[in-house]
Amino acid sequence: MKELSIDIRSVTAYRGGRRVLSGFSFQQEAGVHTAILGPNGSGKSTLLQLAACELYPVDMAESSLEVFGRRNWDVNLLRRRQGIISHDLQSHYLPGTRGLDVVLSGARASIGTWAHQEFSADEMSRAEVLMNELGLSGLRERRFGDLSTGEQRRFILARALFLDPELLLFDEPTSGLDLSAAFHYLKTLRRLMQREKTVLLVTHHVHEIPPEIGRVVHMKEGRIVADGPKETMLTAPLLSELFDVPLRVAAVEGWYQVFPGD
Ligand SMILES: Nc1ncnc2c1ncn2[C@@H]1O[C@H](COP(=O)(O)OP(=O)(O)OP(=O)(O)O)[C@@H](O)[C@H]1O
Repeated sequence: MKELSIDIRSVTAYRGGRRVLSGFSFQQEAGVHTAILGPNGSGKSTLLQLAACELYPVDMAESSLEVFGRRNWDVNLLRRRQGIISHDLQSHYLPGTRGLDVVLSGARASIGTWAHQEFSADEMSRAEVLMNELGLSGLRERRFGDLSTGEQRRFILARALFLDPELLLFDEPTSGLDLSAAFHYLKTLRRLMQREKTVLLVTHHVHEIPPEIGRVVHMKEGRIVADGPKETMLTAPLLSELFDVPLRVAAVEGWYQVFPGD
């Protein structure tokens, strides 16, 4: 087995006083692109928050949570190895934040930048390179609140890439994006996977699982109910059971789409 990027064993986790995960385990090997698929409320984002050390499980003798083989992380150091791209993070940026500052905030793993913060010439040029790569250079001075959802998402991705992490955590990557923005964004995601970044994405949409994703994990009511190679997981019987609705599935060149089954 390769190195484990994420190793969660027998954890119990609460959100807002509600127990969401109980005796929950999940491992991800470095280099294995993985999608966590499940209906609304199944606990996917909670799993991602645990993996990102944004949420801590209940301290119990049988439980453990290791990220890159370590239990305790200084988040500033962790963000050098792991980037997060989520709608939640996107919604935390103040509307007046400049696009460039969203990207630069990735240098300090912070949300936003402050007047007293200084960035080196290398950091400024890193921000420029990322904005250029993601087609954001023309938007560098724009207020975050005046950008489209797709443009904001790309700025959040640039922020996550700032420290060149090896693992990227995506929460519903294309939610809120129109077809053109979604396809453009998925193309970027594929490029990152081809460039040796490992991706862990959570979603309730099979159509945003790119061909490079090899492993699909089905999650329902806080539990993993199926886990295996994508082709064996994205079948009509298993997806119908996962979402409690009859479904048909079509696959085209590694992409999948579902349709009503009755
Ligand atoms: N702050 C909170 N307070 C109480 N319950 C919460 C809180 N956050 C999440 N939950 C509950 O935890 C459960 C799991 O939520 P989670 O966001 O992990 O699910 P999800 O699978 O990511 O859902 P979705 O696909 O809708 O984003 C849900 O039942 C949700 O209502």
